[in-house]
Amino acid sequence: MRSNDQHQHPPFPEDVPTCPLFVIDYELIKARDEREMERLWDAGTTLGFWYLKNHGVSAEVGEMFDFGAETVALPLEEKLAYEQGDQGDSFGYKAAGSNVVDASGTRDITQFINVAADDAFAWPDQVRRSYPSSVSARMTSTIRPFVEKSWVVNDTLIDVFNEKLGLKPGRLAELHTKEEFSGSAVRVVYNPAVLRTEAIALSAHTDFGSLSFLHNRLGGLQVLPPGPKEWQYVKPIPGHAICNIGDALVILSGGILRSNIHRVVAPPGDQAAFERYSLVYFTRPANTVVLRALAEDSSMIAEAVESAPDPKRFDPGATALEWLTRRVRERRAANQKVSGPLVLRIGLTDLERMGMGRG
Ligand SMILES: O=C(O)CCC(=O)C(=O)O
Ligand SMILES: [Fe+2]
Repeated sequence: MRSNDQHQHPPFPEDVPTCPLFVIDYELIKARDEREMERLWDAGTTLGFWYLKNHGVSAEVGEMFDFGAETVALPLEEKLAYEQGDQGDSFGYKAAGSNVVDASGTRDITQFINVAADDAFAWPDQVRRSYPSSVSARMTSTIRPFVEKSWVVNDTLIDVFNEKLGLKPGRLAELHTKEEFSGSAVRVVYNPAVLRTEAIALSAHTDFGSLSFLHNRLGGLQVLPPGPKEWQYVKPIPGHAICNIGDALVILSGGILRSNIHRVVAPPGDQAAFERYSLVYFTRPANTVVLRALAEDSSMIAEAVESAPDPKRFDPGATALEWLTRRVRERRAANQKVSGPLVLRIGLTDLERMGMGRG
């Protein structure tokens, strides 16, 4: 069954564990409302996930879902010609079965298409890579407008964190400059409607970059809140994006900002009968940015690093590009070691250590 028309699927069930999130009003953030900025800070430093309303991108989001369906409908042969491959490239098409979802090596059934923000801006030049025909067909009308607006939304939110972290104006913006290539990208994720409720579509992870701007119509996204709690669904709310912080901002802020573990399972209840699309815009630091806590730029960050039990987490010795490449590469099934137990890393933590390796 098709799910691309948001009015054609059953409602999110009321009887599943659901995580309440702050609802942040983007209009108030743009107006620099003190109370709203404080609420955004609370969201970013506690769970690291929040809803964003009044973001002004809804029309483009609808078009992007159509673009996702058009891409999935292309002949497999065409899609495979643009596969990301096993070297850690994050742009292009990802075929079903090319990633593992658990420590037993189970293959995923998720497809996605990632388009580099750099390519959207440079179009019709292809500065990072080439794409299937659905991308060329939609770049000017759909993808570039979505990327441009999403870029501004995420930058505006990152700017609030910049101020609250005691950084000089524009410090985080400098690290996310358009002047240099980055891993920033838009992704449409697709899952067919064949999942058992407990099946994993996207395994437990934290996002690799700085800030993700996510649009869901069907349930299936779950977060594991801090503490020994169970996985909780994030309920999609029409017109509300879901924003979450990624590892790069955790490292740069010395752990003051949080990237929370999440995963995608089958949509709950009657929604499970539907195929699921989701859409994310990932803001990531420029490729050459060295990921290290900005302790010299902020006494708050310096103190956070000093009092952290494991300060080395905030100096992983990698640039943003190296970090992204490594994280993408280690998910690919082809790169799993054939002997010994698999350890699926979840960014700054790892799956086995959390006792979820065979979950
Ligand atoms: O599909 C979703 O709801 C979440 C996708 C996600 O977490 C990701 O692509 O990093
Ligand atoms: Fe994610």
